Amino acid sequence: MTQLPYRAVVLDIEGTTTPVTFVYDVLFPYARERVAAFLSTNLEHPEVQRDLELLREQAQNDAEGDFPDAPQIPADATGQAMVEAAVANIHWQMDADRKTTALKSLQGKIWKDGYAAGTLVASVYPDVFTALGRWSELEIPTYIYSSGSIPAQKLLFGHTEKGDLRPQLAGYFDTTTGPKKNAQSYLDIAHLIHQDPEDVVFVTDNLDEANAAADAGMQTRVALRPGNAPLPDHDHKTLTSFDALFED
Ligand SMILES: CSCCC(=O)C(=O)COP(=O)(O)O
Ligand SMILES: [Mg+2]
Repeated sequence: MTQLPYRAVVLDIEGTTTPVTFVYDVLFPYARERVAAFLSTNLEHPEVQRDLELLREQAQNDAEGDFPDAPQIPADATGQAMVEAAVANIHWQMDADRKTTALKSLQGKIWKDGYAAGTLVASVYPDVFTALGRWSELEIPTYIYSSGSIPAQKLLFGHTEKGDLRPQLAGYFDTTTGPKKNAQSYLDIAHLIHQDPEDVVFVTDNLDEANAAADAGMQTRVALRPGNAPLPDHDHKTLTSFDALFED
């Protein structure tokens, strides 16, 4: 059996398993265009109410912190007033490409219908598809850690151009475990998957995330994919294809 220098794999999505163009040109516009109608239809749903409460808290924290202009959601807003306030905040967050738990949770709910109808079909790099199969054969568990909510991650990998890839994934983590730029999140993930951080390789396109994972003791690879933002000099190993993860 091939001996690889890691026992488990943790993968970022955007810019790593999946082209940034799919996220920015397909998923985000889909959610943006439909958020008002989605909220109007589902306003009273308990899960939507929970997201809106989270959104209101986020907006308050933003206004008291680094974003004094963050659109607010008045505590007494109901009906159409609530929808309009929430949409203004969501559009503002999307313009700033925020990765907040509240925004990501709502986006995931909006994408659900698109995947179900076949309007959304997720793009995953061919070498990712191949690697997932090889790791399954080698019994190396593979996890996702993305800012996208866990339900959104499951939708994406459940509806790819190559079919349902979820059977090849061992689990999912999002920002409810912790921010992706904090080393503690990677320590927590290692603990939750019963691995020493040194035995885990984390692959991402984001240098701050790679630094946080390395600070936690994980092995790292920085994905260089077409369309990814250029990076300053760094000490992480890089890859242009997941094939490299079988060559170490
Ligand atoms: C499955 S969620 C779609 C992508 C997304 O919303 C996002 O924010 C991606 O962030 P990542 O941490 O995967 O770079
Ligand atoms: Mg990414």
